[in-house]
Amino acid sequence: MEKNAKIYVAGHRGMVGSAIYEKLKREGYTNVVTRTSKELDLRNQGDVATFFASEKPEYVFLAAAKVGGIIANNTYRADFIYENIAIQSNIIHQAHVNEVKKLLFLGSSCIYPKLAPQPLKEDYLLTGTLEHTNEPYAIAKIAGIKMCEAYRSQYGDNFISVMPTNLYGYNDNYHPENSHVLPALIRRFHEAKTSNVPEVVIWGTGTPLREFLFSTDLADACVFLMNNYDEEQFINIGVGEDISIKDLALMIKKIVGYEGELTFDSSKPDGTPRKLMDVSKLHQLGWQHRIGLEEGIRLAYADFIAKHC
Ligand SMILES: NC(=O)C1=CN([C@@H]2O[C@H](COP(=O)(O)OP(=O)(O)OC[C@H]3O[C@@H](n4cnc5c(N)ncnc54)[C@H](OP(=O)(O)O)[C@@H]3O)[C@@H](O)[C@H]2O)C=CC1
Ligand SMILES: C[C@H]1O[C@H](OP(=O)(O)OP(=O)(O)OC[C@H]2O[C@@H](n3cnc4c(=O)[nH]c(N)nc43)[C@H](O)[C@@H]2O)[C@@H](O)[C@@H](O)C1=O
Repeated sequence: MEKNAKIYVAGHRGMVGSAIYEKLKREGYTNVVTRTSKELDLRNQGDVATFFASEKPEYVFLAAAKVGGIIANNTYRADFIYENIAIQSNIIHQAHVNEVKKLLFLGSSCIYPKLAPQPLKEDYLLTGTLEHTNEPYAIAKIAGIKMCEAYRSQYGDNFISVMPTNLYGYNDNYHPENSHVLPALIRRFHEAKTSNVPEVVIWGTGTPLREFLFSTDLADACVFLMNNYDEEQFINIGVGEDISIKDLALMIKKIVGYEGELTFDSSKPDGTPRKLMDVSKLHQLGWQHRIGLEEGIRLAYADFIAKHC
């Protein structure tokens, strides 16, 4: 990307979009275009067409989506499949019509089969049954990958897809039910500490394994791949190490300084037993993450205190 190129960051107020936006500004990109969902509802085909025709962006980071944790995905199943397919179809198609030079689509590690071998290699896509709790979201994300591949194959469009592992960081969603595990537990331990609650409930059995990447590292990888990767094959983004939900909870408890007990609510879903990314392709291209989990949780906790307390 040239420093004065017109770059559209869709979803620039979200956790990922805001990190990409800040990274572009820091790197000296001077012409970044944004719209809030109030200004432009990306589900609306006509409005997206009008926006692309008038703004004519040259590069697009597609970080706008309906996003949430395991309960949100399982509860709002229709919204997750409809909104995501609508947003991504409108943007990808208009990027083609308006001759965008390059588009980066953000998928998710939930595209892989529930019981795929670990670590998850890119070619395990569509080799088995998906996890039920997030199947509608995963199907939408798989449709996004396949759209990028199809537009490349039929029209030669340079549309790439990246599959991030579970993310956390600045501007995360701290909703008590609809958020992902890491922000949910930061909030729950913090509130238990400040209100002297004797125990904190962790959903599920605590045994599932997850991998976590900090938002600014993800943004760094996205800008790196926008500048250095032009292939059809989508690419995993992660750290290559995982941790059980129980150990994650113990780490957050220590960082927050909560001294009560943990209990596990096995009436809540565990989801996929393990999601560990194979990041060898990304490492071969020369990109590695910088922020470790403990450091990242400290940064996220400070951001939570600054914005929500
Ligand atoms: N969070 C995670 O753990 C992971 C996220 N990802 C992917 O990264 C991407 C970004 O996720 P994340 O930053 O966490 O999500 P957020 O919920 O933090 O942000 C999503 C953004 O999308 C925008 N948006 C949603 N609906 C619409 C709409 N109808 N019209 C216009 N804009 C809309 C919102 O805009 P506004 O603020 O203006 O309302 C919001 O800023 C998604 O594709 C997600 O699937 C992948 C793996 C893990
Ligand atoms: C990014 C990814 O995110 C989702 O999939 P998930 O990995 O299952 O994400 P999660 O963060 O919600 O849960 C991880 C694990 O943690 C346990 N857990 C404990 N206590 C809480 C808790 O308080 N909140 C939440 N949310 N989970 C909790 C929970 O039971 C589960 O075992 C999908 O949106 C999917 O589509 C997707 O892409």
